[in-house]
Amino acid sequence: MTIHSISTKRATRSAEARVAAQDWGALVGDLNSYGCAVMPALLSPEECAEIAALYPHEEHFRSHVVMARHGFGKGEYRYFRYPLPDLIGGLRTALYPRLAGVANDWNERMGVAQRYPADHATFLQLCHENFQTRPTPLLLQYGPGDFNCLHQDLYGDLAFPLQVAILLSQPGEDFTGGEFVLTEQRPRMQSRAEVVPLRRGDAVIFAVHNRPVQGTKDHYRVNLRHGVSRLRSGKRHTVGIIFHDAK
Ligand SMILES: O=C(O)CCC(=O)C(=O)O
Ligand SMILES: [Fe+2]
Repeated sequence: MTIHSISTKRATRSAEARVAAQDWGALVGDLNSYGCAVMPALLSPEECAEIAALYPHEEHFRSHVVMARHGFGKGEYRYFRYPLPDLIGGLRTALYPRLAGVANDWNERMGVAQRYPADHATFLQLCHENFQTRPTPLLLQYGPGDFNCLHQDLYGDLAFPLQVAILLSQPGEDFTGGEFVLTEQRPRMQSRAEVVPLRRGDAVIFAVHNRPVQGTKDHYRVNLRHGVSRLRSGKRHTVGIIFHDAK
């Protein structure tokens, strides 16, 4: 078998097919109940290793952020350049239509006027008209003692309300600690924390900033932040897929 036919065969498990194979009823249920949901085994261990191995190769990236320099935490990340690696670009395109339905439903329940088009290309056009033209998908790298402070990935006025992070390293083998965490600030109430258990290749879908919660009378709006707890040992890589582009 030639190298070409191997990669063609691998490409047949397309982003579209692996997104379609997820249990969307359960995912949407979890997003509505908790503001996050896990897609198990979205990437194979080999694919995780291949993406993590891109990190030192600067030609794939438009910028490099050392988190400690900005007070964002400790660790580093790089934003991909366009064109994105096939698998990451493919997942961004394939995931978007599933999530746009949730996003539009959330906005309706929160009384927010913005509606999102059904396909990602049309949404990116809106971003570009709004002068948000720079790609936001990123590759993150953490070592011992590193962490990612609670934050929201907003890069301009136009923001798609859901995003995805894929864990590329194996907890307990490649690293310890380094849990993905979410906090949810409820109006006039104490905050709720959620730790999302992930294995290598799993992806978490989560709310970028706001989501509706069903109250006793109507819906109220909660404010979410996400981050990563301190790595106790080892090395951890993740890829983040944000659907809006940046100013
Ligand atoms: O490393 C992580 O799990 C979180 C990365 C992150 O903040 C993101 O993808 O937006
Ligand atoms: Fe983030």
